[in-house]
Amino acid sequence: MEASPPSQRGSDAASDIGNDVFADPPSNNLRLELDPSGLEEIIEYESGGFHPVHLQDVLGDRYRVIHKLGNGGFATVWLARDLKANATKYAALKIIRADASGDDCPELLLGRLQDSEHICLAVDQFKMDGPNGSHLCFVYPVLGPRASDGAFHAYDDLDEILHHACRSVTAAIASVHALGICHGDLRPSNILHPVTGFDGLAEDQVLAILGEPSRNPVLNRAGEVNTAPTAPGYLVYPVKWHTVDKSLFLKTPRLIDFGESFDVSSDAPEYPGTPPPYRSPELILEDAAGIPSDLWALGCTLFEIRTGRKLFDLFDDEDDEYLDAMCQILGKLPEPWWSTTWERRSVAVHRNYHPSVAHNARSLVDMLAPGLWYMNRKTFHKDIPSEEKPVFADLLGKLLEYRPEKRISAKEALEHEWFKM
Ligand SMILES: Nc1ncnc2c1ncn2[C@@H]1O[C@H](COP(=O)(O)OP(=O)(O)OP(=O)(O)O)[C@@H](O)[C@H]1O
Repeated sequence: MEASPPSQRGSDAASDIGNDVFADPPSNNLRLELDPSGLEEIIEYESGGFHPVHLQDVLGDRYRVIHKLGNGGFATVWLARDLKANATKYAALKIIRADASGDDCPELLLGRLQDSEHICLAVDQFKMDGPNGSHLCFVYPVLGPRASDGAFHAYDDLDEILHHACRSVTAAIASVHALGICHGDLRPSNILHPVTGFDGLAEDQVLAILGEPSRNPVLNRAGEVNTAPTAPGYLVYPVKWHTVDKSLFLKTPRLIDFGESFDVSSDAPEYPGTPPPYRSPELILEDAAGIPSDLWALGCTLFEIRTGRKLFDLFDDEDDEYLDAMCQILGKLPEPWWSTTWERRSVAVHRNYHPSVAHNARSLVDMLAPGLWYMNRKTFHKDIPSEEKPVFADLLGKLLEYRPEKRISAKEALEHEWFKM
């Protein structure tokens, strides 16, 4: 799920200080002492928001929290030891915000999916009451780095690994579609490689592998560590997977985050949460989420896994720039979209002259020309074989058809020649 604007519901700091026009934006009067990068927003710890968690808390009478795995707009995710398992076992605990924990929580749709090596299904769930409300908690297998993080870049068979990852994602989305479910938020950050080897280890051994969790103190207005029950005394930085032994990661990634999913026979969400680089034209222009918009996102996702780069990588991440970038690479939009977007399509400004950027690209083959680049930490580059480029571009083009009804299904995509190379 993409972060929604729940912080707008925060207690109003302006009312604390009268009619001061320079009042702070809505706030719960808390702040972080250290760098907030990679952490959930502190404003989300209030009634209806996140459940405050501290390391070593035991949740659901069963799960002891030992590290943080991540956070999103709707949940925080924790590594926990299952205290009731016969042997030492670990799980990922996804704690949903209180105001998203109703019976209509999309994550509950997971019950309809079959167990599969491509999809990460909850193994247990429970409800938990806390100072900010009642929270749904889903218990998942523990997964590791994102499929586009370059975890396997040093491997000789990297091309095959990426091919295999693309096949797994396509198979995952095909099985979701076969049940009449639209995922609604398909993108590389929701595709994770499983991590193995923790079960049977003591907690300190697991932490020796992952690194001790780092804390960022939560301070109140007086600059003291927060003790109010609605927020924790510190936030925890998530595990840094790039520091972990890569031999623990499995090569078949799994699809996560069904928080934007919906049954296609019912109404699609009013505000689909897919972020701009993965939004299909009908999603941008008509808010029309559905299986075809998943297929568009699949095209963008396969490109990103195979190349380490975003297909549409825009400076401002705005729909108008995105529409322009789309037209440059995929050609003119069909009518009426071409005429109705004439004025709003703003020309994307490329400020980056790095060799990983396909300047003046006018086709998907052009976009593949710079090859594979990972740049999040150490720069890594590898060419994509020239015989592969037109075949891959053909598959992408079939998923990135402007007209939703012309896109090939995920099942058909699996039969494409690129998956046989
Ligand atoms: N089973 C898991 N194992 C390990 N890490 C996980 C697992 N599930 C989620 N995470 C981590 O937690 C992050 C947030 O999870 P998720 O995307 O499911 O939550 P969300 O609130 O719906 O997020 P978003 O708003 O980003 O869509 C993920 O990006 C990932 O890094």
